[in-house]
Amino acid sequence: MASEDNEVEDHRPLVLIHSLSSFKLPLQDRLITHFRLFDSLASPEASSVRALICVGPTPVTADTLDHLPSLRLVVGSSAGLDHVDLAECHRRGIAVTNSGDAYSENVADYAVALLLDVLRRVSSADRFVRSGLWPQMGEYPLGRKLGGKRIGIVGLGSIGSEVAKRLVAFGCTVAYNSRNKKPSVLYPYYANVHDLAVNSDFLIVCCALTNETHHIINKDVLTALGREGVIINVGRGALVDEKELVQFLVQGEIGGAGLDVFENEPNVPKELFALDNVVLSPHLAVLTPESFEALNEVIIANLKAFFSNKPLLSPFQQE
Ligand SMILES: O=CC(=O)O
Repeated sequence: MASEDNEVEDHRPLVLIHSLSSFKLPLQDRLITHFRLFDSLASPEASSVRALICVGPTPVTADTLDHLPSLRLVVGSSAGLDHVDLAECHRRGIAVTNSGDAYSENVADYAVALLLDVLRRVSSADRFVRSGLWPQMGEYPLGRKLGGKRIGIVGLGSIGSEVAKRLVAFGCTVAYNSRNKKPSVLYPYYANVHDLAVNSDFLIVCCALTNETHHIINKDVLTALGREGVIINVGRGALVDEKELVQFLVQGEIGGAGLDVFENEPNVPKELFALDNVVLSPHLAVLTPESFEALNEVIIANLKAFFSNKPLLSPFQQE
């Protein structure tokens, strides 16, 4: 429809891109076909905007929300939403969505890659060859087989379920811990992580970080996992008591670790650098061009559903 001065009216809904300068939303340019974007809490549109895209770990606090009195939807671009004040959103009647299934297969692949790397010493063997030690030392220390081992999955959501599928295909058995037992899931359930650790060879941590799950992997859990145990963390650094984990690794009281996340990123405890049974990675398990494509679809689907009063595609759920 044309307005009086012959300009075409813009019917695209208004959406705020909420982002720290260091984070850019992948494929953001594609959103402008559907939405009118702006990116400052200080701009005049802030008072009327109803939906916000929260890019990466950009905090959404009560203070952020105070700038946005009409806000009714926060669309997270990440799987974990520990940077969003979920209680405050809930209190203000603001719905929150996350990346849904967009990243799950990528993260699960990466978790398995880290586990295989720790067990078979792939990164460490690569360093051995590159540093010219092969001709001098000959044999390289043996790794361990993955198949046949007992895997404990902490958080059987969309990522944890993909991890389980993959490890069953490797011939492992799977058990899990999550907030509640899932009636449709046949894997054994443990109501606490300690008992899961007692009954597992390796733990894969992929739950959301909340007040309840902060340091869910503590000294007792690490002790229960034991000297041959391996821990993989693709969730959030603070799910693991990092100081304890470092102590356990340095003293050989646990068999190894594969870590994509840390308590104080991008700072990694220096003690870990010398350990060949530890594989370190800079928080990139979710990142592939394919996951960006999938994320873009999830974001658009959530926003379109919201603006047409339909059910949201991926309302955030804690596992
Ligand atoms: O860590 C990445 C995410 O939560 O998406």
